[in-house]
Amino acid sequence: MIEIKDIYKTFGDNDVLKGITANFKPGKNNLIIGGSGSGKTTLLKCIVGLHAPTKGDVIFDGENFTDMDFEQRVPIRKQIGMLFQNSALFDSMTVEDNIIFPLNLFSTMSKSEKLDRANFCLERVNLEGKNKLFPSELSGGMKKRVGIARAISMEPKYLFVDEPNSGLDPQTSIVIDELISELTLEYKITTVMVTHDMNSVMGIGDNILFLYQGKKWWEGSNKEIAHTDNKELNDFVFASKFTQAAREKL
Ligand SMILES: Nc1ncnc2c1ncn2[C@@H]1O[C@H](COP(=O)(O)OP(=O)(O)OP(=O)(O)O)[C@@H](O)[C@H]1O
Repeated sequence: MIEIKDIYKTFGDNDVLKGITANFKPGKNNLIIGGSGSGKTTLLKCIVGLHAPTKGDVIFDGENFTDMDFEQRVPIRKQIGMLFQNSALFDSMTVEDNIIFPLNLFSTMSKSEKLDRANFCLERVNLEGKNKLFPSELSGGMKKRVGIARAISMEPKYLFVDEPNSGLDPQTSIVIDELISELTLEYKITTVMVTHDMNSVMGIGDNILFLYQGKKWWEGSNKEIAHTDNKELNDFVFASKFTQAAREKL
């Protein structure tokens, strides 16, 4: 489990996060939602250590990550898989080399073990045989799947995903969501995902945090979100007439 306790983050005079406390559960899709600029990515970066919180603690399975120095964080870092915006693949590397990259950095595997692992991960995301292609030869959805293959290459215990659906059509988005969700369940990963996509919220949102005005404004499941009377959350989730009409039928 990942616990965050009273997280604050301030940039200059901009108080972005104002005391966020939550538990992210293993084997679950924990989603962070909220309006543009509400601090979702900032929170994700505070959790993985890309930002130092101004105040507060991040605890990975009982170990306080915030208190650790760079060296002490390494064992936890090795258990973190990340898929950040635009897949962040290395354009000059093949698909296979992109997936092997974290293994070169963090594992003691032999060359053939790394190749076996890359092939396993590629198969798992339905891209078997695409080893030698370069990112420029892939569609947006394929790039995301390579990003996912790379994120799971180290068999992570924790998976952080920032807007995996950006730039994808609705059907491909659902394929990506389902893949993340399946892997989360299958490997009991604690997945924390920032999303704008309401299909993701409704489809895979086991545990959803809604950020508003720098605070955790609401927390609940995809079943609960449909029936909440939280005004700001309703205004956010059911923003269009179409979604309002759909809600009436839920
Ligand atoms: N490195 C930084 N330096 C200064 N301000 C920052 C930095 N990163 C984020 N911010 C500010 O923090 C606020 C929240 O940004 P963040 O990217 O976390 O929001 P978000 O909810 O993820 O937005 P979006 O949905 O548009 O991606 C914004 O006002 C942004 O300008």
